Amino acid sequence: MSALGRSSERDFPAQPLPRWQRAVLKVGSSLLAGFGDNNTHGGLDARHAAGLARFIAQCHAQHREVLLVSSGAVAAGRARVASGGDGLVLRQALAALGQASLIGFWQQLVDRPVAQVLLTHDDLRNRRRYLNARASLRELLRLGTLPIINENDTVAVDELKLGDNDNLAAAVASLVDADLLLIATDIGGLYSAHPQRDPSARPILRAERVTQELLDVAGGAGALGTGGMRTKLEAAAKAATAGIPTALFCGRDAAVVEVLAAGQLHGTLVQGQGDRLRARKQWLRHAPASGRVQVDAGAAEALRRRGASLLPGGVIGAHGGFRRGDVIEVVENIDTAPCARGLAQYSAGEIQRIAGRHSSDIEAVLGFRYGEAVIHRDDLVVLATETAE
Ligand SMILES: Nc1ncnc2c1ncn2[C@@H]1O[C@H](COP(=O)(O)OP(=O)(O)O)[C@@H](O)[C@H]1O
Ligand SMILES: N[C@@H](CCC(=O)OP(=O)(O)O)C(=O)O
Repeated sequence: MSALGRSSERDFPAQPLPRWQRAVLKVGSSLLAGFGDNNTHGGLDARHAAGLARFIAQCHAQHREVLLVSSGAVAAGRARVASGGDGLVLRQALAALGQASLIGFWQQLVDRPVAQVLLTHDDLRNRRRYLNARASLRELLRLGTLPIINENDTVAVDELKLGDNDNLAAAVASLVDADLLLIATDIGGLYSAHPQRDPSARPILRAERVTQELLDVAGGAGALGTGGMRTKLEAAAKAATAGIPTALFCGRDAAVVEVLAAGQLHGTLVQGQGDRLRARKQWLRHAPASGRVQVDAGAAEALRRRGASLLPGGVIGAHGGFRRGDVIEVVENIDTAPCARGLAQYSAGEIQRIAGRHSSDIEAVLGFRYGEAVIHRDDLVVLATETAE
């Protein structure tokens, strides 16, 4: 039974989770903030987080990738100075005070190194910062770490006032091309009315899309959270437009969390619209190109046959003054039709300098490195054969 006297398992019978390989898991303050008894360490309580950490470990054992968006910094900060106030500046200071405890808290629960990533919505609007965040997060996954993302509350004035980690989690899901957004909260899922106020509220198991009608039934936050069900639905709507489905479930219910890794959801599933990868590849196919890279036959073959990333070793040269993040064409001969298109991870000038070199030399040559590829395979569409995509 949940704290609200409703049973998530009974209200939300199991349904299959969509197949996924990379997911963003959002954990709200309502699951982490101390519950006013002796189990609290630095304002955070592991009783629900431990089950979620086990779920993450199960996912890793299944060779799946998870990124965690965790709230709880303000709650942890509050415990350190025992302040009951609630102004914006105080919350920003509390977030700074509590963020280190929040990361330390998760590190004690998970079996691999955790990495702290603080983002603002501004970072995701600025194309260069967006690409940097994306490259860092991918690299953190490649290194086998658990990235833990939170909003950079101390500098995000508007974001802390208006924003919430639900929307941030949707933005991160789309940033890293996740194929599932999981939102763990303190209630079984979406109900047809505010469940604490209306005893006739019915569980909503599935939504094909987030309609205005659904947004209208989703109310505000509980005692500890920010935004309530409304921001969760807004987040689901954002994820859906990127083709990513969202699962809302009760992270307080051990039985619900236990079966999640086996692909069973007791909660609300909001479907993604269309095929995420296809939409992205379709865009790459037609977006105006800012330049070209010429590659050798081996690289062209690797792109075509293996759907590989384009590494600098196979690049012969770069043409056109394109910048990092621009769409470029990949050609084998400078006068022939392109064999692929994709997003450049490096500018034309930078590619010219690393062309023909091994990826491990990038840092020595440029003095920095955005990743091992000139075009990452997720950002690449092969034009000659459909099968390699
Ligand atoms: N229609 C609804 N269905 C379910 N929960 C709702 C609904 N409307 C409002 N809520 C509230 O949303 C809360 C979850 O959001 P929130 O308090 O922000 O938690 P979190 O910290 O997990 O983000 C629930 O506990 C419930 O009080
Ligand atoms: N960034 C803030 C949390 C903001 C937020 O959205 O909270 P919640 O609704 O509990 O996910 C913190 O770490 O306390």
